[in-house]
Amino acid sequence: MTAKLPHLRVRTRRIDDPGELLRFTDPLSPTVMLRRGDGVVGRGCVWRASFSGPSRIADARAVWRELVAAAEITDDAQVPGSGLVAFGAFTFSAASGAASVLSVPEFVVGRRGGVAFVTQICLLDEVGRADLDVHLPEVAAVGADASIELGEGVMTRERHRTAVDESLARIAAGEFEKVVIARDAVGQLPARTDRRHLVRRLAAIYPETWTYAVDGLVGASPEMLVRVLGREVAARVLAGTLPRGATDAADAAARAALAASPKNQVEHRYAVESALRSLGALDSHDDLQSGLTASPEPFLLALPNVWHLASDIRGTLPSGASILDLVEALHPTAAVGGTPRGIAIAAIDELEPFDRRRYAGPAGWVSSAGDGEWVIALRGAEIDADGAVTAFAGGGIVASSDADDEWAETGPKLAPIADALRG
Ligand SMILES: C=C(O[C@H]1C=CC=C(C(=O)O)[C@@H]1O)C(=O)O
Repeated sequence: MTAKLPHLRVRTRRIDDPGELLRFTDPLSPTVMLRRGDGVVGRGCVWRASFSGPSRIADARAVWRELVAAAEITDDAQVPGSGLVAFGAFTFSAASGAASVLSVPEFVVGRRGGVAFVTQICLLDEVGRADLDVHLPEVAAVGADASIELGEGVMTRERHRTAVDESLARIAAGEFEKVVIARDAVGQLPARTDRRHLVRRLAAIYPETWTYAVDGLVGASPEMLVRVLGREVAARVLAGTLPRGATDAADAAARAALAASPKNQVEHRYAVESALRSLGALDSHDDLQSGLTASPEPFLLALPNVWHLASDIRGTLPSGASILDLVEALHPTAAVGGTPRGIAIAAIDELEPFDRRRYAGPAGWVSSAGDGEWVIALRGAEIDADGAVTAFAGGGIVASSDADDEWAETGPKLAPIADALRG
């Protein structure tokens, strides 16, 4: 593998605040991980690799380690996201026909804690001995916006009902305790649409979420699979949902109903337990397990479309581990897979009539310093180069679930991407 990997020259320098970061990314293929205006965006591509199968995350981790070891890095900013950075998106299923990717942009523009920076990356062979004159990428002119509607995908309401009922039968038979069943919605965006419009709308309407765009996968995820800043590990687990109410009274009632719902509390507990188990298993003797804490009770997270039960997990990165070790250990949590994990994933592959591709998989960035932020790719869509859109939304099925309620829950979960596509 080493022979084929390039030697990269990387230069990061601090810059005056450049304003909206999104402007600097590619209009047709934006690369973005932003929350409340801070984060990183990429432009161009100096290196890209794709991975597949059960070892896709482990393979990416091994390649990344080699790429970093061979790179020459000068980082004058020293904040999360500076230095060498790769963006990535991994498929939900090991059996997916879609590519899991890791790519290094030519430029990364970022802002964190009031410090703004630009990183320029090139192949060492191409620059020779000359020093890089690090500059901001040009802002591409604003391109066409579009307004499209999403329509029914292959998972029709009837097929969804059948899949949920079959899941309930298998839960009753003791095959598994929880499984997440999703549905798809499809549309067609004009190929030349400037996709920054879409990302901007997602960020404006859902400021509490992480707006992501990696290799055509775009959305606004409220769920942080795992973040490592320095040696601090953080994750936000969500599971348990009710749509927001139309009036203040209805909304307060929805909030109270979610907090008191045994069905949603059970669904949430499976997700938290699976995350704690995965992180704990990674560390047999080090400091992660001893320092691992989760919210004692889930809290109520308000998004414009839904209420969620949420728990935050905190820990310390075990020595020798990288964020991609944590991503591999955690994916998929029971918030998007089920319990027990292996049986639930097999059931998803069998009961859903589509390939989830990167929906519900990890999407994010990793830096040479070991920092990174990986969300679960929810509330979004795969948008192909020709503009074909496939959006997905799912819900956790436990013994007390109801097929009509589960279908109703997918509507508000599709709303972020559906509304952003409507313009
Ligand atoms: C699977 C999705 O959401 C997950 C995250 C939060 C709440 C969920 C739920 O209540 O079912 C899901 O576990 C989705 O948005 O497609």
